[in-house]
Amino acid sequence: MLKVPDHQVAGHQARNGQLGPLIDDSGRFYKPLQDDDRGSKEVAFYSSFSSNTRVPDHIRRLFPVFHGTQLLEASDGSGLRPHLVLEDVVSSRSHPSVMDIKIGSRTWYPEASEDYIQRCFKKDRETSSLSLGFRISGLQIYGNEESGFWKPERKLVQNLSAADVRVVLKKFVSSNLPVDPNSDPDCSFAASVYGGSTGILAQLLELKAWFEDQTMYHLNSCSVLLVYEKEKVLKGERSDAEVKLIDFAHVTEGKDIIDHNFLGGLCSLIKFISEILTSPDECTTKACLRDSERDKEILTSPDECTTKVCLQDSDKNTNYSENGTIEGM
Ligand SMILES: O=P(O)(O)O[C@@H]1[C@@H](OP(=O)(O)O)[C@H](OP(=O)(O)O)[C@H](O)[C@H](OP(=O)(O)O)[C@H]1OP(=O)(O)O
Ligand SMILES: Nc1ncnc2c1ncn2[C@@H]1O[C@H](COP(=O)(O)OP(=O)(O)O)[C@@H](O)[C@H]1O
Repeated sequence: MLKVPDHQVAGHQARNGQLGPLIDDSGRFYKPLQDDDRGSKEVAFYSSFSSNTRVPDHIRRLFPVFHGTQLLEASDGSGLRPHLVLEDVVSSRSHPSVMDIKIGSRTWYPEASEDYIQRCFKKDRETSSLSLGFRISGLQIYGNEESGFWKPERKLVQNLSAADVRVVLKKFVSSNLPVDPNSDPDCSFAASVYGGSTGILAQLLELKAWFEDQTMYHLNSCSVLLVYEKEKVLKGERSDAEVKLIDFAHVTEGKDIIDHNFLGGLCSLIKFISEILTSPDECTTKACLRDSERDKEILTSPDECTTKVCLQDSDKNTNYSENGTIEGM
């Protein structure tokens, strides 16, 4: 029985009669091929990658397992459509905290159409992509049974400044947010989720080492998905935090050239995460400075307060929706 994924945080969604991915109970994620060449490009990438003997095992495990394609009833009711059959990377978790981070200061690439390049260029400029080399595309953080998931609106997430991004990366590993929106993120899960020999930083560093070397693929507009289960961390079990690369609709051939765009963005993300691990207090200070700047903005031009982030971070006007999720940030 196919259903709409509960824990999808970005991308096209199979809700309200739209075309989007589906999952089943056996741990598979079915991503519909889009009509233009994006779908066939992604199939071509997965086919090449999964049979490429030059990819080391420790790198292969950072990608979802590929099980070929399958014709399925599309979620938009348009009939049978080929779908990529992938490992559902969150299926083994009941309350996964998930973050989708699109890597690269540019999501466009020279081989794309002029229209696509212009759209990407605009988004890259308007988000943190250009300034940081990556942008957060979507996220959800599990609080507790009462508060449920904190899943900020997509457009809100994409308007984050560099300072906001740092705060969100801290919130992702904090025990007191979103449960207690009045306190600064405590980063109490940072060591077990980001740190350690098997944590997220270690996995990102493995990926970086490979990208310093590999010239086979250029992963344009691709994301890293960060996933962990809070309950496991609370029990003090070994971190099950995972990094998975996803979205290969715009991969191009590497042609013996290093993927500088991906590598640069990855290094920037690594720096942010390393800083949270080594000096979490310093980040808080910067965030507080940012908050007071924003407070001034709200006081002087409340109607122009473009992001709810500032409201939540400073005035704690977080809205709890009926289903327990927190609206806004
Ligand atoms: O259609 P939109 O505006 O939701 O844009 C999609 C993007 O959403 P976002 O910019 O995050 O709002 C979406 O980004 P995310 O995966 O959500 O990060 C993709 O870039 C998607 O393009 P493609 O399927 O990778 O070719 C984008 O789809 P296309 O615009 O290329 O159809
Ligand atoms: N293999 C997977 N397993 C579980 N969730 C996934 C998987 N691939 C993607 N997702 C979820 O779907 C979202 C969108 O995926 P993506 O491949 O970027 O789609 P799109 O091409 O529509 O942007 C991701 O942010 C993530 O939440």
